[in-house]
Amino acid sequence: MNFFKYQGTGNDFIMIDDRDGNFPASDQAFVERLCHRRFGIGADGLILLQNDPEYDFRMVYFNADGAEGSMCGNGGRCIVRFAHDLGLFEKKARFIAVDGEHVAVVDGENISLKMSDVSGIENRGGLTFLNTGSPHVVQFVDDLESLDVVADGRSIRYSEPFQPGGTNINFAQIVDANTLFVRTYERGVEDETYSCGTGVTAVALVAHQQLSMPDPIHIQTIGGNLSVSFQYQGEDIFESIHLIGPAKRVYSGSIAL
Ligand SMILES: N[C@H](CCC[C@H](N)C(=O)O)C(=O)O
Repeated sequence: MNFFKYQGTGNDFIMIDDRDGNFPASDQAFVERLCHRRFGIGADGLILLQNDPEYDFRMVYFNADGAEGSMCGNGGRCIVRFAHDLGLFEKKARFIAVDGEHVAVVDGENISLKMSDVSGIENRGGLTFLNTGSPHVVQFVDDLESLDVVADGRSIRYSEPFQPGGTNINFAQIVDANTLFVRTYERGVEDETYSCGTGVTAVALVAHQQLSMPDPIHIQTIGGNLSVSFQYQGEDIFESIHLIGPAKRVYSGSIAL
């Protein structure tokens, strides 16, 4: 079985052309093994590109633990690059993912991905929580560099208000009037990743609502820079949300496991 490896701001994915539908998607242990950084290829997640009669393609995303996950923003940008590399569309793609329809545009090295509309930013157990396709807590901190993201993230991820599904946790520090630095603990990977697309989207929306930060908002992550643009409709409703940044093929190979 052939595979490709893609990364978007350091969030890395095994990408499989599954247009024939032969990948054993229900074999969670197999997906987990492929994503393992010692015994497998190594990745934050695995993504299948499948056929869909009404769209350019279908995206099926699995976390590194092998379970099918909710939406992945960086993975969404990577699969758009993959579909473009396969010649499935020229400039604008329309695809279906677990949270519904997405459109995306390729612009040189950047992919602009339209995210699902967001309604509702909650206070859950004293923490700011919202769903941008995946569930996210957003916390602003003063010294992000020295924060223990794994320890602090993990204690929130397994805490009572977010049971049973758990949540991803984003820590953000203000850099300037429209720039933030963000680090994310990702559930399903159960570690800090270099960048999380739905996570930085969540941070940008909260920064607008709570700190009046103007759109577009620029986000620095360990793996590179992203921008988030949106239209705020009032009452915690955000539309026309776009996640913009690079996504690249890293290598291709064949699976011997
Ligand atoms: N890295 C992904 C998020 C994956 C979400 C996943 N960790 C979960 O909620 O289970 C992103 O770029 O949006």
